[in-house]
Amino acid sequence: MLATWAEKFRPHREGVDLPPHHEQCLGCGPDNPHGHHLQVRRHGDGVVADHTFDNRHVGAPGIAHGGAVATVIDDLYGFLLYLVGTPAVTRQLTVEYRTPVMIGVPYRLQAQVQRHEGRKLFLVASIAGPDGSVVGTSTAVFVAVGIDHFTRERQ
Ligand SMILES: CCCCCCCCCCCC(=O)SCCNC(=O)CCNC(=O)[C@H](O)C(C)(C)COP(=O)(O)OP(=O)(O)OC[C@H]1O[C@@H](n2cnc3c(N)ncnc32)[C@H](O)[C@@H]1OP(=O)(O)O
Repeated sequence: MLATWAEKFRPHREGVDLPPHHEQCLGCGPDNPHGHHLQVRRHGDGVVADHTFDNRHVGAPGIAHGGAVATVIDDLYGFLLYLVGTPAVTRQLTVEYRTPVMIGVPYRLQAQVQRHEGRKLFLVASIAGPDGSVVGTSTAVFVAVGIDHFTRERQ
């Protein structure tokens, strides 16, 4: 899995779907039955995804669970790493929920790198409804790690 993940750090053409982090990834893995199956493409220096939350991810009736929205945004940030060219992990994630994200409504999510400072990546994202109105915004700090981060034994 790590070898195939490393292969994903290469130039990707504008508008073409980016490869999932891995098959079982909660955000984008095609083989995870509980996942969001997020499909992401490069858009300039950033990434974009069109996504509709379904009833597996409901919180209040008809409204996407806030944690599900955060999951999708966190995973979207993970696609920026292909463009930046380094593995990194989420150290801090903030989400501002401006208005409810509705089940069954197509949203457009966008993310980009705001700035790079040593090992730290400062990232921003937004989620907009079909009329273009922004329903949520996010910031994140990712910290670059070596591939050994994913193989190291921990308790
Ligand atoms: C098969 C593969 C699939 C891979 C599949 C990947 C899929 C992507 C999915 C989405 C992403 C995720 O869910 S990732 C999973 C969730 N996240 C995690 O599990 C991460 C858990 N945390 C950690 O492992 C660790 O805290 C690290 C690696 C992030 C950082 O630890 P560290 O290496 O000891 O670094 P540390 O010195 O503490 O901090 C590094 C620098 O960041 C700064 N820093 C720390 N916090 C902040 C902050 N809130 N705002 C600003 N800056 C901060 C510090 O001051 C420091 O600055 P300076 O002194 O350097 O200036």
